[in-house]
Amino acid sequence: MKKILNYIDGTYQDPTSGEWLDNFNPSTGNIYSQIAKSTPKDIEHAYVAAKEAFPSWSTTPIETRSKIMLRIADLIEANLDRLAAAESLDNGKPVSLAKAVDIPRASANFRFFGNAITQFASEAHESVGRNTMNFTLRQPIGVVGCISPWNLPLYLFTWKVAPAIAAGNCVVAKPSEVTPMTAYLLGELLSEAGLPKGVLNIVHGTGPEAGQAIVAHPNIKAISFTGGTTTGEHIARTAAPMFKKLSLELGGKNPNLIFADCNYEKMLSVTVKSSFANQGQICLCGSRIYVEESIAETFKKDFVAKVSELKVGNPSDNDTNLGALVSQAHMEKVENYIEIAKNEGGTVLFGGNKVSVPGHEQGYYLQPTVIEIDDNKCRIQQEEVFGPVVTIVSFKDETEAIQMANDVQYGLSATVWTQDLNRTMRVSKQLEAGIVWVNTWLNRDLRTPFGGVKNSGVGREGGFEALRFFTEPKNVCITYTDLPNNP
Ligand SMILES: NC(=O)C1=CN([C@@H]2O[C@H](COP(=O)(O)OP(=O)(O)OC[C@H]3O[C@@H](n4cnc5c(N)ncnc54)[C@H](O)[C@@H]3O)[C@@H](O)[C@H]2O)C=CC1
Ligand SMILES: O=C(O)/C=C/C=C(\O)C(=O)O
Repeated sequence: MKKILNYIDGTYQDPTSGEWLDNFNPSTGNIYSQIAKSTPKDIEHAYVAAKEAFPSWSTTPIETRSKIMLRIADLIEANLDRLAAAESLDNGKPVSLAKAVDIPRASANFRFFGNAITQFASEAHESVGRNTMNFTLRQPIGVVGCISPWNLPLYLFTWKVAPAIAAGNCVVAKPSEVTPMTAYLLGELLSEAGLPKGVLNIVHGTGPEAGQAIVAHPNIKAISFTGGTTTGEHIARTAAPMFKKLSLELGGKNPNLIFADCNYEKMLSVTVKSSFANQGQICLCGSRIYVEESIAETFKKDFVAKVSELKVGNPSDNDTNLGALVSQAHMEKVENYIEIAKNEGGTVLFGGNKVSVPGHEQGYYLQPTVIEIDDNKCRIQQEEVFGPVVTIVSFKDETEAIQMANDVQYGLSATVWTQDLNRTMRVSKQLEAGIVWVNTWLNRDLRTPFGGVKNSGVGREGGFEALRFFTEPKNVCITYTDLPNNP
């Protein structure tokens, strides 16, 4: 059976424990590969490789770093079909989605930060009248840790490691043990692109063992993490006493506010996507729909009609809209939330059941599920489900819509549908979210700050924000003396 090895110091290696984890294919429920079960010993090996690579990599000219990163981007593109098939097999998502979104974005992440680093600049402050000049160095931190989740495996893994290495750091990175395959395959491409050994080390294993060893390592000075809020809290507790830099991109319970004056047809088709893309397993999915009373009945009917057209099926079929959920445990969690919602008085307008896909009967398939609810305080409105489940609540006016949208512990993203510019401004300013999309969703420009407020995390990724995170500012203050006769 295929083995997923660690990539340390530029070579593939077995875990020192000699132990392996099973890797499941979510579309069939079968075990199809074995994952290195790394321990703190492997993390230490990766750390040492990174530490040794750091003096050379951090002083490698920016143009050279950039060229290598652009080569990695090209190689990901050249391997699009192979990587997309691997991502789909590992995660359960449709191959078509991996081909259109996940793998192109992984390539774009390297290309973007390979270019961005050539434009990154620091500041100078002249203390006028005091013969003093300050300039700020932006120095790489050293060895940093990147930990990524299973929902957008290569997409989010590269979103972290690309800015880290662009800025001159060396990295110990761990992809999710649920979806390690494409990060494993990336190792080959890093070597082929000429990335010096030790610059990016990819270690596999469980969160509590391998992930925890990265976070707890006293000399790994910054951690960039994307995943669940509970894990984020735990990471913050471990890292705080060591004063590590932390970027935490955590869960969301994102509102989708639909006003009666919106472009209805566009709103309808984008809302189907924002509810169910990637089986609803994107932290940015609009899992809480709030619709203005005057159009609520029409919206419910039209939305359910569109959702009922979505095909749940074999991820390899071109016409599949929703593939399998990532794991049996996750599917059970989502099913449990559907039951909770029913017990809380929710009405299932569509879905709610497992789907048996012919030839893949043991796979983890669920119908896209639409639930109408009127209590904004109940669990289905407050907790992150992270699956193909969306709720609908109606509102009477703008004030009530904003109040309900903000009445959760999360604050990642929000979507607003309206053609009124004044309302756009009022609502965007009041929403408690790191990202507001107006008349669009998941419309990404990689230069923009990306992250959340409240329990959705701390820090921002993207653009120069990410390069600032992965560097330490050091101010150098110089005074000079005037010649005696100068004024
Ligand atoms: N992007 C997001 O917002 C994501 C949210 N989630 C949410 O989190 C819930 C739980 O999913 P999980 O797979 O358990 O996510 P998780 O947060 O446990 O896993 C994310 C990553 O963190 C690692 N990890 C886990 N424990 C760790 C620790 N103590 N120290 C360091 N690293 C650790 C994992 O190995 C994985 O690489 C999901 O049901 C969903 O609600 C999950 C994945 C992504
Ligand atoms: O950077 C993006 O475009 C999307 C990021 C999505 C997540 O972080 C997530 O789903 O966890």
